[in-house]
Amino acid sequence: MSHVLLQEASFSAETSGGSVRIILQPTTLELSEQRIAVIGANGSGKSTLLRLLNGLLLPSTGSVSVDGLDTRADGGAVRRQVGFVFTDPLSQLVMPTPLEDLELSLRRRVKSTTARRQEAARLLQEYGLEPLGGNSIYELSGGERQLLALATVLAVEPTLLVLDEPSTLLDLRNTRLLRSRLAGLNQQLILSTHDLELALDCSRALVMDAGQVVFDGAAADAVAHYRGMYS
Ligand SMILES: Nc1ncnc2c1ncn2[C@@H]1O[C@H](COP(=O)(O)OP(=O)(O)OP(=O)(O)O)[C@@H](O)[C@H]1O
Repeated sequence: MSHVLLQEASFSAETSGGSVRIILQPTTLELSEQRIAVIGANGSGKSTLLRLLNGLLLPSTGSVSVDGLDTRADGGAVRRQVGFVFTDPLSQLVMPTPLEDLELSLRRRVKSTTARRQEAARLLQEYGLEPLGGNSIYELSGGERQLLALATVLAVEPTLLVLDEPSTLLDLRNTRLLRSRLAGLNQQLILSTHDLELALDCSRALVMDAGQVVFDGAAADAVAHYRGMYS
């Protein structure tokens, strides 16, 4: 299990008006449970928190580390360990077709090109994407792309998987597929979601509001707290 540590980590950005806005208030957290959800209103800072975990964003103050590797000093090593699934799959699908994208993800792990193609085809089948393997990425639906993005990140076998709203584009059937895939993974998983059922699959959940973690506890308690904020 990975051990993620935020020590007084904050994130600020300059707004288009030229002023500095604190998007994540100084936050200290230890994240070592196997399934952790981050919930909260639009714009509350969930994606910003997640992006700090693999060094996509560096903290403006404080520090973030994964298994003792600092995201600022050891960014490359952190990114090899932490897989990140974006809300918008087109941010991470870089090859023309699903098959080639999976092969790209497998290149470190599977050295033979024949074995790599076979493994990529097996993964396509596992995610129900087999008939689309040779199609253009742009011909896939949003949900198909989201599943493919998950498959490509998992193909790298990260020790920690961070998912930013992984079910936003999925229909009921594929949301169930996603939930069962995630439930079967050995990796530690940290995800942000507006799907409270997905949050309830986790053992711990953080509730964010206006750039702060305002509740941290068992998922059922966190969901109740979040619902209470808007009742
Ligand atoms: N680089 C940036 N510069 C200025 N403002 C930013 C920047 N990044 C994020 N923000 C703002 O910070 C706030 C938090 O954004 P963030 O994407 O972390 O929220 P979120 O909780 O993931 O929202 P959602 O549920 O809508 O995806 C938003 O109001 C956003 O507009």
